[in-house]
Amino acid sequence: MNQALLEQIKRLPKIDLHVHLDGSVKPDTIRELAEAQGKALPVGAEGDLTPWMQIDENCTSLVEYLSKFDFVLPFMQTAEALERIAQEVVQQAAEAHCLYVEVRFAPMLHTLEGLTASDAIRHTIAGLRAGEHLFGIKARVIVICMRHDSVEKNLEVIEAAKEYYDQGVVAVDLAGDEAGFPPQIHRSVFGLASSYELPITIHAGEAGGSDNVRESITRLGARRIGHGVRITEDPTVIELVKATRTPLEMCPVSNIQTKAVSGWDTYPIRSFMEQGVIVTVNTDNMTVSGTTMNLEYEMLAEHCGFTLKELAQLAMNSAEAAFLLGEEKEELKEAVQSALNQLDLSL
Ligand SMILES: O=c1[nH]cnc2c1ncn2[C@@H]1O[C@H](CO)[C@@H](O)[C@H]1O
Ligand SMILES: [Zn+2]
Repeated sequence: MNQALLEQIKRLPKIDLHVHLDGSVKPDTIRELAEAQGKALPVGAEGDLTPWMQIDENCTSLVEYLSKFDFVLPFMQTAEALERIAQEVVQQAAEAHCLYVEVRFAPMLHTLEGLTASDAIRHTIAGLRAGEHLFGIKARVIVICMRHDSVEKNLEVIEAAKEYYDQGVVAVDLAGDEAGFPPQIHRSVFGLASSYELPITIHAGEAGGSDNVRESITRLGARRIGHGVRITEDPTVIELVKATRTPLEMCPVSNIQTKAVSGWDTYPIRSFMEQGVIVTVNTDNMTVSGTTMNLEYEMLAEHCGFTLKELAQLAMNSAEAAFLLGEEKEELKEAVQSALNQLDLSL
C-alpha cells in the first residue's frame, strides 16, 4: 500500500472498544512470567512462542481460534502477571495512537491459583491505571462472563463487576463458544446486571446466527454487540440494530480468521455503514490475531476501499459508542475531534 497513506493511518486518533486481555499478551512477557513462576515452556531460551500464541490462516472456526487461549492462561494467575499484562495492553494501544481502550477479560479464568474474581478485577484495573499514567491514554475494563460457565458462576461474576462499576469497570459481556452456548442460557445473569444498571455488550452473530443478536438486544439488554457480522442473514435484525442504534464492535482480522465471514470480498462493513448501522472497528486479540489498530485500519483501506475520512468517522463512532459517561465521554469526543482537526480531517 501507498506509504503516505500508511503514515496517515498511523497518525489517526483511534479507540479500541473490543480487545481481550488474554488474547493480547506479548510472547516475551510469557517467557519472563514462565521463568518468574517456575513454569515450563515448550521452547528453549531462544525459541519463538508466537506459533503457540497466534492463530494461522488455516484456522477453520471460532472454537479452534479459542484453543490458543489455553496456552497463556496458566501464566495469568497472579496479581503481578495481571498487572503487567494490563499495563502492556495499554502500551500497545498507545503505540497504535489509541486515545482510549476498553480492555475485556473473564475474571473466573484467573482463579486457578488462589485469586478471587474480585482480586482479578482489582489487579487488572491497577495495571490499566499504571498504563494510563505511563502512556497518557485512558483505559477501562469490561468484565466477561464465559458462555460455558454455569449461571451461578456468572451471577458471581456480575456481583464482582458491580463492586468495581465506575471504579475502572464500565460494562459486562458474554464471550466464548457461541455456537455451543446460545445467549438465552444466561438471561438471568444479564437480568441481574440490568438490575444493577451495569451496561451490557454481548458477543453475538459471530459463530452463531443473527437470532443471537436479536436475543442479546431484546432479552439480555445489550447496548452494544461484539462482532454482529452475521446480521447479514436477516434484514429484520439489521432493522432492529438500526432502530435501537446499537453499535457493532466489529473486528475484521479476527472475523476473517474465525470464518465468521468467508473473506474480505464479502466483509459487510461498508454495506452496514451504507445502511445506517453504527459500526466500530477493533482488534479483538492483538496477539492471537496478530493485529493492531493500525493494521485493522490498513486492511479496511486496502480491501474495502476506506478513505482516510471514512476511517476518521469510524474513530468518532467509537468515541460515541464508548461506555464512558458524562463529561469523560464528552472529553473523549473532543479529543478525537481536535486530533482530526489537526490532520485536516474535520468531520
Ligand atoms: O472473538 C471471540 N469470540 C468469543 N470469545 C472470545 C473471542 N476472543 C476471545 N474470546 C474468549 O474470551 C475469553 C476472555 O477474554 C478468552 O479466554 C476467550 O475464550
Ligand atoms: Zn471478542
